[in-house]
Amino acid sequence: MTDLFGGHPETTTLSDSEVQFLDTTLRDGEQAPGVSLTPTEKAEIATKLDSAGVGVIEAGSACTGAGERETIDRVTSLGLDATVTSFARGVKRDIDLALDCDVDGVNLVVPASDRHIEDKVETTRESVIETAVELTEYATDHGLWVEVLGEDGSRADLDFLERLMRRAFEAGADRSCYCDTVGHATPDRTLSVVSRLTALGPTSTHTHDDLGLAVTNALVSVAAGADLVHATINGIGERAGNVALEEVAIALEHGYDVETIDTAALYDLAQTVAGSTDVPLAPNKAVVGENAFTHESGIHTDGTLKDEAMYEPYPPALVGRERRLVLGKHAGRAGVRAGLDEHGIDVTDEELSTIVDRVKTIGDRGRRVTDADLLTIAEEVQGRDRDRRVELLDLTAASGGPTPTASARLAVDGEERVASGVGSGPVDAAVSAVREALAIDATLESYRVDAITGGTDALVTVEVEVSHNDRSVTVTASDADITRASVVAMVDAFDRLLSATTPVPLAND
Ligand SMILES: CC(=O)SCCNC(=O)CCNC(=O)[C@H](O)C(C)(C)COP(=O)(O)OP(=O)(O)OC[C@H]1O[C@@H](n2cnc3c(N)ncnc32)[C@H](O)[C@@H]1OP(=O)(O)O
Ligand SMILES: CC(C)C(=O)C(=O)O
Repeated sequence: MTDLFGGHPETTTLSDSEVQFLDTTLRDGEQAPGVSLTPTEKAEIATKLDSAGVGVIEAGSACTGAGERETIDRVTSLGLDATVTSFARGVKRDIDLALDCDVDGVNLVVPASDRHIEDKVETTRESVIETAVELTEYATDHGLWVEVLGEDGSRADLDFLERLMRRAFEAGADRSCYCDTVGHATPDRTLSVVSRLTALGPTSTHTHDDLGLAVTNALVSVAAGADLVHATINGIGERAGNVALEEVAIALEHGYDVETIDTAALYDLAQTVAGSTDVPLAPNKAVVGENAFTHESGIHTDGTLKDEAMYEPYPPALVGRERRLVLGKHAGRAGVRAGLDEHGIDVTDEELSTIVDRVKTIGDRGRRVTDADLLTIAEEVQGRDRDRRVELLDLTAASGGPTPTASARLAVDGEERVASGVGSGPVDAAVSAVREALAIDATLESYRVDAITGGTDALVTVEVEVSHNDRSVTVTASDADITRASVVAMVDAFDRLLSATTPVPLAND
């Protein structure tokens, strides 16, 4: 790879950089509207960040309140290798509250632009410098690692910002941080500001994505000598978010051979954070989005089957993922044949052409083509009857009481089985009932719900992916009742996964 920034008078060679992350998912990430993490959720995320090799974890803002301090306490009591810090305003009490949580360090934030100094904190440049010096000395005297952040630094007067950080270093600060608080900086502005700061001492960079430039500005900062990148998992954070840790990590590793963390941990981290925050991942999100390693169009699928690297910048395993080939409107013969091969189905060239046409017809209706669709088409085209082994006869689910319960009546190889289950909701209870009736050692890999029409009577489509031994199938089912759609899809998936001869055990067999 060429080094984009190498040779520019204000840059170091990016590929020689040593870079670490400060993860702020638990602080700035949690500032995304509606997000609030419990102590257990913060502890789980922090533990995963630590084992992936993140150097500094900003666990929260101790000044926020008692609940937040409990979450920070949980993280500091984990005994992680990472340095665990708390955000603190330029206020002594904020540092005392952080000390109460037993953190290793503070991210001491003082206003840097005149807008923040005069109109928000209502003070003066000189007083900001005095406060930064006094509180840096106070925090270091209490044994804390101190990073001084100039909020809105990208809109600050550069001479003032430089003077502020020089005084902070003289007072004992461990590092300064360049803050593009409103994500407004261009890469050239970032380069000139960060270069001035790195000349003073160790410098971090904190970029936001309001202009879609967060990753670029983080990379430019590193090229200008910054060695600690503030980032959040999935890029969650204020407004358009912070720079996404996974994007910077992979850009550095793939583009410049700069290793930061164990990138294979990224997908699991992304799922954990999406699950705890309820901020879903866009399918086309770089690195961790569902489609990042999924290929549908025929030309891409054919190319990928010939050479896995044909349409991917790096192997999915590098970020803890697997490649998926799916079928739809844009499918071609190679992809359809590969899909059939996976289920051990041989077809003639002529049958394949008919199957491809039928796949495209489903795709034209705007639908994903599942494994169950493909298998049904192949059965019809080849004139084979499918002997169903499992059928849903009846389903009841109740969710009004304290424990949602359900019972399912199934026909298994012509014999009736009735089982009941409990769960966190009616769908969970109904799926437990089915699992009780068919104790197949299968894993629910994914579960998706789409409302097809608006309104409370909407028809919903449930798509499940279930795997058993080395096979997996995707199946969809639509119904106005989400519980019924879920169970029909699950039963169909189990039926597809059972070989003709395997006995179907009961859970208590
Ligand atoms: C860019 C960022 O991400 S900044 C971090 C944002 N994080 C947070 O806001 C954490 C959650 N915040 C909170 O829980 C509350 O805002 C608290 C507890 C911190 C403060 O609550 P309140 O005392 O009610 O103040 P309020 O939220 O209304 O206003 C913020 C105060 O902090 C002051 N402040 C803001 N930044 C700084 C700073 N860097 N240094 C010192 N004071 C600051 C403001 O001037 C204002 O003070 P004022 O009340 O004297 O005018
Ligand atoms: C407080 C600082 C680091 C911040 O979150 C920002 O500038 O966006």
